[in-house]
Amino acid sequence: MLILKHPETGKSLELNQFWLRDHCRCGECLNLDTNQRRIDLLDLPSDVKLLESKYEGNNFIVLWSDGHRSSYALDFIFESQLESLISRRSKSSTLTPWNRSIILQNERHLRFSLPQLVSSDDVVKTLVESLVRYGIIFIDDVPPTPYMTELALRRVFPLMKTFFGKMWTFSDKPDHADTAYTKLYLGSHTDNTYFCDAAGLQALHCIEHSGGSGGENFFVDGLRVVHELKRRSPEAYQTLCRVQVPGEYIEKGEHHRHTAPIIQVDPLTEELVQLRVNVYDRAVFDTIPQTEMSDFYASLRKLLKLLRDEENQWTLKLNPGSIVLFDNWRVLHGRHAYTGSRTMSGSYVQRTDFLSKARVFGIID
Ligand SMILES: C[N+](C)(C)CCCC[C@H](N)C(=O)O
Ligand SMILES: O=C(O)CCC(=O)C(=O)O
Repeated sequence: MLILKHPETGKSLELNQFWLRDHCRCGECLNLDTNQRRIDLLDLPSDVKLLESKYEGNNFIVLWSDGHRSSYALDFIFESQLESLISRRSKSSTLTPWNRSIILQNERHLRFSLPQLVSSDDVVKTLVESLVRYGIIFIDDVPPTPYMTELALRRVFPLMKTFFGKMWTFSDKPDHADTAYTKLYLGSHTDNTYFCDAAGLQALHCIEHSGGSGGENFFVDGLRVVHELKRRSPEAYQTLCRVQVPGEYIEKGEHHRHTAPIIQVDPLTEELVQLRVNVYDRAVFDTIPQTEMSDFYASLRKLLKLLRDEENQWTLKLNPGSIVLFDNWRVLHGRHAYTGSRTMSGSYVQRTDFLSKARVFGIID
């Protein structure tokens, strides 16, 4: 180990020498055009040692036993440690967990009009900021067609293709073996619990509803609900973080299944990463012994009760012209049963594309 002392802050740091050699940022070790490493680990001697070193301003200069010379920015070394990662990942300050009354007070931060979005990159950035903070935003003044819905969404994100299509348009026509394609009530859920990688975002645009009533949508902030569950029933929270629950989707030509816990948290910070709740798309539940079932069901019922709590549910009627775009790893959605003719258009966005955009804008780490 090597002890480094920051000449300005006086902070000291213990470093593994191989790690430091591996993190040389010079053009020979790192391809500065592609940001990729150039060196295969096995080509570095496993016992590589520092022969000489000195501080030069804010840099640390090293001569290595393999003959290589490195110059490191001290800030780079100090910021590349676990402690800094943990504090950067504690992104609580960029998130606002909400219930109905909180989101209603903040509704003005959630509305973006398509003409503004088209003419300003700053508006796109503000939209992504709100999406990160609240997990839900609206794009207004969109002509109610699938084509314009697609153009509006593609102004911000690339779209994700699934067996439902890239853009989808659905009504009560049974185009897929799914309750969404009926007029029935759908309780709060997240989509794609049966995919290895559930969609990161989901967009819905009601492009027509005539000759009937109902069909209101509701949204629940899973982040707030998970905090509440952890506070009220820590054991139930732990159970839902631990137990592997399989989700499944079967129709002609498709058979998707994925097994993971309902609540997934960052192992370093314990912050919520993904909520995966869909009581409809559960597969046969065979991942725990019968002796543990009663504890599991009691825990899941606690979560579902919080999700159904009126105070947590934000209900609204989506009207033609407004797209709702929400974080499918955080915010649950549902809809009331309806009558009449109702057509929804929308799309999914991959998680990685959502986060990439947020990073490019400097919103998240
Ligand atoms: C959104 N779209 C209408 C395409 C599909 C709806 C699928 C809902 C499904 N039960 C799931 O959880 O994924
Ligand atoms: O019909 C709706 O408004 C929403 C349907 C739904 O929950 C879904 O597509 O996952």
